[in-house]
This record gives sequence, C-alpha cells and structure tokens, in this order.
Amino acid sequence: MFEYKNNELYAEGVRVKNIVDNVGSPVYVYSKGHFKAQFEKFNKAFSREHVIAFAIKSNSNLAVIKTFASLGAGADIVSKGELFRAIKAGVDTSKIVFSGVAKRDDEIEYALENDIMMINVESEDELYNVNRVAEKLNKKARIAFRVNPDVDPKTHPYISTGLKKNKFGVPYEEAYDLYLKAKELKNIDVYGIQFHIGSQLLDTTPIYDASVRVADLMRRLTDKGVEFRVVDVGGGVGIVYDEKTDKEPDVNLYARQIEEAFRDFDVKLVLEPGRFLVGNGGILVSKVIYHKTNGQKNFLIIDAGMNDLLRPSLYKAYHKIAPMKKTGSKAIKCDIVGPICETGDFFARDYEIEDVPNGNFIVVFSAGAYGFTMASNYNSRPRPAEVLVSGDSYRVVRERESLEDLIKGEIL
Ligand SMILES: Cc1ncc(COP(=O)(O)O)c(C=O)c1O
Ligand SMILES: N[C@@H](CCCC[NH3+])C(=O)O
Repeated sequence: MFEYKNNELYAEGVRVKNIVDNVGSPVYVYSKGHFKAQFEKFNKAFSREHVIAFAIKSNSNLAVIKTFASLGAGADIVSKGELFRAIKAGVDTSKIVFSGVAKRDDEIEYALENDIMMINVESEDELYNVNRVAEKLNKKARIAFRVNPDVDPKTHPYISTGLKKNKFGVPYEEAYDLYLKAKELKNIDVYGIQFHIGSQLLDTTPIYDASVRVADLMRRLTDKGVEFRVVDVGGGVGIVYDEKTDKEPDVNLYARQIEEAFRDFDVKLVLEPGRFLVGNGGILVSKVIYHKTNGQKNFLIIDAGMNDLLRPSLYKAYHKIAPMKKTGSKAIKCDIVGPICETGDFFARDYEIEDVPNGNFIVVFSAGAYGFTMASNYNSRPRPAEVLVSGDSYRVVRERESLEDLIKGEIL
C-alpha cells in the first residue's frame, strides 16, 4: 500500500507529500487497506471457530482499533488503559482477553465489571487475587492460565517471553497443579488456557511446538475433569522488515499447525496478533534538518527521534529508510539520527541512502507496530500526529501534541 509513482511515495491513493504539507512532520501514516488485507489473510487461514484478539499494545490508536473491531476482531489487552481504549473503540468485550504479570485489583475489577472473555492469569498469587476480587463483586471470573511452555521462539532476547527465565506465565511443570487448585475456587470459572512465547517470529514452528506441549497438558487435565472452552495461542507472527533477509511467515501453515495440535479438543481458538496486522501498514515520515560530517562519519539529522520510534535504539531493529521523493541524487553512507541528547538516538547506522537535501523528507518503513505506542515525551518533545489513509483520502486520527499538552497535569 506504500508505493512510488513517478518517484514520489504514495500511501494507497494519497501522495504522502500532501500529508506532510498539511499535517507537518514527524508524522505516522497508516494504511487502512493494509490493515484490512492483513486481517483477512489471517482470518481466512483458520477454518475452526476462532477470535482474532488484536494485540492493541502494537498500535492502540482508537481509529486503528475500530478498524479491526468493525472487521469482527476482539482485543488482547494488558492494562486498564488498553481496556478503556478497546471499549471506546467499540470492541465487543466478550472478545477481549487480558494478559500481564502485574494486574492490580482495580484493573481486575474493571475487567470483571465489563465482562470480558477471560483473564489470563500469570501466577498463583494472581489466581487467589482474582478469586478475591470476583468474590467482592459477587461474580465468577473466567480465567485461563498463561502457561510458559519453555520453548525458544528464536527471536530477539528482549521480545522472547516463553522461556523459563522470562517473567511471563506460570511454569509449565506447575500449571497442572494450579489448574486443579483453580477448579476448587468458588469465584473462578476455569475457562481456557493461553501461551505467548514471543514476538517477530519469522518461523512459527516454535508456536507449533508450544501448542503440542500445551495440548498434552490439556489432555492430562481433561482426565481430571477440567473443561477447556478456549485455547489462546498468543501472537508473535512476524513481518518482513528487511526485504533482503526476511521472509514472511506462512500464516496458512501456522493456522494448520495450530488446528492440528488442538484437533482433539472442542475449543474456540483465540489468536492475539499485533505486529502481523499493523507493522507494515505504517510509516514514519520525517524531515531532514541538517547534514553533518564528523571526521569520517556522515550524519543525516532528522526531526524524528528515538522518542518517536524507539525500536532501532532499543533492539537495534532494522527499518528500511528511503526518501519520500526520489531525485536520483548520488547515494551517501551515513548514520540517520534524531535530535535527542543520547548517543543511542539513531534510526540506522552506516546506511546507504540516496542523498536527501535539507528540508526534504525521508520515510521510515514498517513503523505501524510498536511505533507510536512506544513513543514518549523525552526531551520535552510533543509526540507526532497519526494519520489514517483509506483509498484516496486521509484523516488525522491523532493530533500532534502541543506545548500545552506537554505540561498537562503539572503543578508549579
Ligand atoms: C500476551 C501477548 N499477546 C500478544 C502479543 C502480540 O505480539 P505480536 O505483536 O508479536 O503479534 C504480545 C506481544 O508480544 C503479548 O505479550
Ligand atoms: N515492542 C516490541 C514487541 C514487544 C512485544 C510485547 N510482548 C517490538 O517493538 O518489537
């Protein structure tokens, strides 16, 4: 959905230059068409009853959540704030699942009051707490345990979640006893089982391996009278960031493997994709402010910083970067950096790019997931605007923050 026509970048039918001229920079631009196409591709891959619970931590703009909700998606949430957003965007609460290792009482209460599908419990302490809060509200809480299957997702260590050494979920070996304990609790309805082993998996075989382990646990628990109604396999399906090295996972294979692993169970599947649905549906457009050479090193200094898109700084993540308008200038090798007072404030290092004159724009691709959601006001920088394109039109779906927004709530 992002293509060059006559050397100028278009988002669907909209010239990106028109957007920056009107909205300014830096700006996130999303393609509704891409979101819909990814959703359909994912949805079509499954033949069994399933719910796609969009992981809204990947992109929590209300208009984006609403786009998926109107296609029938639910939401995977990890905080009260995300539940608030999901409700505001019109997500059917019976399709919302709630993960996270540190759910507070008020968050559990809010989830129960809104009657979400299930709370994914991540520890024994939390189990008793959910039971206590549910008792106070005179409700029965539908729960799943988030099981940590100790399977290596073979992704970046910071986004790997399903290994014993990670803080997430209950240990595989302890899950059996925990289910039996949960079954005895008055205000707990043992509803399902969940796992999520990590993010940006280009090979989804580890999700299949985890599914097989979890299905085995379910068989042993079914023998003890536990009735599973839902299996939630988390998210994690990766996307192509680098066309030279990455290959998009085969979602049909992924779906077949999961369906095969749970073929013996009459359960509804829940999937929690985030990045797959939105990652390549967003770009960050930024203006080149200065060129600079320090000794041997060239720098292209742009008006977006690590506060706007953290992934390169945090994970050394690769994002393709290109001029918004190709002029045929000669290529330069440079570090593309932002204005933040941190050495780690870079988008790319020793990157070859067709030179872009000061005042012109560059585009950081694959910025639709974990882009704006991880942005901050570091260095007192107002966060960028977000724009949603659909066909030949676009609209601002989040205004650029103002200086007043920066100090909102502060007291002299
Ligand atoms: C519990 C849970 N579900 C779903 C996701 C979404 O992951 P992804 O964006 O890789 O699909 C995450 C993030 O990794 C997560 O922690
Ligand atoms: N923020 C990460 C993904 C985290 C997944 C959350 N469990 C990224 O940008 O790749």
